[in-house]
Parts: sequence; structure tokens; C-alpha cells
Amino acid sequence: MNILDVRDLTIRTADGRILVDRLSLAMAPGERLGLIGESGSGKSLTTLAVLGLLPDGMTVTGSAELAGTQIVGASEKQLTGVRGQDAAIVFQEPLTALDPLMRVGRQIAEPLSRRRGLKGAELKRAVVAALEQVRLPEPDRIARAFPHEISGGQRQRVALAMALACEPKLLIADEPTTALDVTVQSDMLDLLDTLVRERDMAVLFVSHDLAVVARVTERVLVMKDGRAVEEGDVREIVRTPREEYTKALVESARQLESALDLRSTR
Ligand SMILES: Nc1ncnc2c1ncn2[C@@H]1O[C@H](COP(=O)(O)OP(=O)(O)OP(=O)(O)O)[C@@H](O)[C@H]1O
Repeated sequence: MNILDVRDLTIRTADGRILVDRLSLAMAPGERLGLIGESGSGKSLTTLAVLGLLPDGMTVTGSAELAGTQIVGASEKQLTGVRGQDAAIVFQEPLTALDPLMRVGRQIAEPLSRRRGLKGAELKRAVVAALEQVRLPEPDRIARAFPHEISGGQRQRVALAMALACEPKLLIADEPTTALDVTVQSDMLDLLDTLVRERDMAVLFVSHDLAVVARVTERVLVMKDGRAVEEGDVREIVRTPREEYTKALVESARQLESALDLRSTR
């Protein structure tokens, strides 16, 4: 059984405007898929639809099966059962997932106690272990801190620790490194790559940046104006893009790369 099976997914605004148009994609357990496309192409809405998190007023048709559960039309109770357990999400801006008024440790403890029934000293140990697992230094200090007291990169690691707390079968990462500066971004990609490999976790990695996607996934699906325009092995697509739009994406990634090469040889 696929971990994710999306068929003819169509998302419309309340006034009928189509934002995602008959999108289909399938992911096997443990597979990593990159969802790539320019801003506004429908990547984020697709990931939100997979978790039943679309904004009120939008309508969805088609099918999105997550670990065998149909998400389109699912009740809030069914959705609570799959979120965290079957799939979890890390957003571009970690503050989206974090409560600014709650210490980091308590926020990580919440899914651990809810899903794994941990309490007391055992729960405390699990929180520290969760922070260590995302390679955060001084986990005791970070557990006592409020989100604004740690750096952006550390916050993103905390958000990743929360997403991993319930050991989901699918991790959705929506531009998880875009808001970080370049070296922090690179460390975060390495960490994500290592953690999902260790756990044999499937990853749906959303980005507008082909170079970033290529570091984490084997296969990519290219979206434009709410539609899938091309799909295939990431190396194949970089070597021989078929669609005009994909050619332009590859070309802009190349230009950036050669500009960086020039800079580093100066
Ligand atoms: N709440 C909303 N109401 C109306 N339109 C929306 C809403 N959210 C998104 N859209 C529109 O849906 C389209 C797809 O948006 P989406 O956020 O999925 O794109 P994206 O590819 O993830 O872009 P980005 O890389 O900028 O996040 C865009 O045209 C956007 O303006």
C-alpha cells in the first residue's frame, strides 16, 4: 500500500476559482518526493489538503489517501487520528508550529505524552532525547527556553523534533530551510536527510529550489499553475527537462550555481 495516494485532487476557492487542478501523485513507504514549482503554483495547498488543513471556504474534490485513510471529506476525529501518527509537517516558518508563550520543552512533551502516554521523569528524558536527536546543544537549556529565546535555526530544529515525536510514516517539509541563512540551511538539510534515512520515513519535500530538492529526494514532481507538468527522477529532470517551465527552472538553478562557482574562485 502506498503511504500517499493523491488522485485528481482539485482545490477551489469559495467563489469557484481553481487553485489545484486534478493533481495526482503516489508515494511508496520510505520514498522521498520533491514537489517543486514557483510561488503560487499550489504546492502548499496540496500539502495542507493531504493533512486536511485547508482554510475554511475552500472546497476539495478527488481523493487523497494517507496510509489508507481517505482525507477528502474526513471528519475531524479521523483527521486527529492520522495527523502526527501517519504524517507530520514542518513549515517554512517554525513559529507557525510553536506557541510563543510556552516553553520549548512543554511543547515537545505534549505530543510525546498524548501519543506515547509518557509521564514524569520518563517524559522529561524523552523530551531531552528528542532535542538531542535533532542535534541541539544544551538540550536542558533549550527545553526551558521560550521560542523567542533561541535562534531561527534552533527553532526549526525544535519544530522538526515535534514533527518526529510521533514517528510519522510521512514527513511533509514545506520549504523548511527557506527562512534560514545558507550555512544553517545546509546543516538543516543534512540533518533532515540523516534523520529520515535512519527512520526509513517517506518525505514530501516542498521547495521552489531545485538544488535544495535534489539534496533530499530522488524523484520530483513539477507544478505550475496548480497542475503537475512533469515528474521523474531528479537527476533525469536536471539533465533533460522536457517541459519549457522545467527547463527554465533548471536553467535558473544552473545560473545561480555558476555565479556561486565564479564567486568562490575569486
Ligand atoms: N486562503 C487562500 N484564499 C485564496 N487563495 C489562496 C489562499 N491560499 C492560497 N491561495 C492561492 O492559491 C494559489 C496556490 O497557493 P500555494 O500557497 O499553494 O502556492 P505555493 O506553490 O505553495 O507558493 P509558495 O512557494 O509561495 O508558498 C496561489 O495563487 C495563492 O494565491
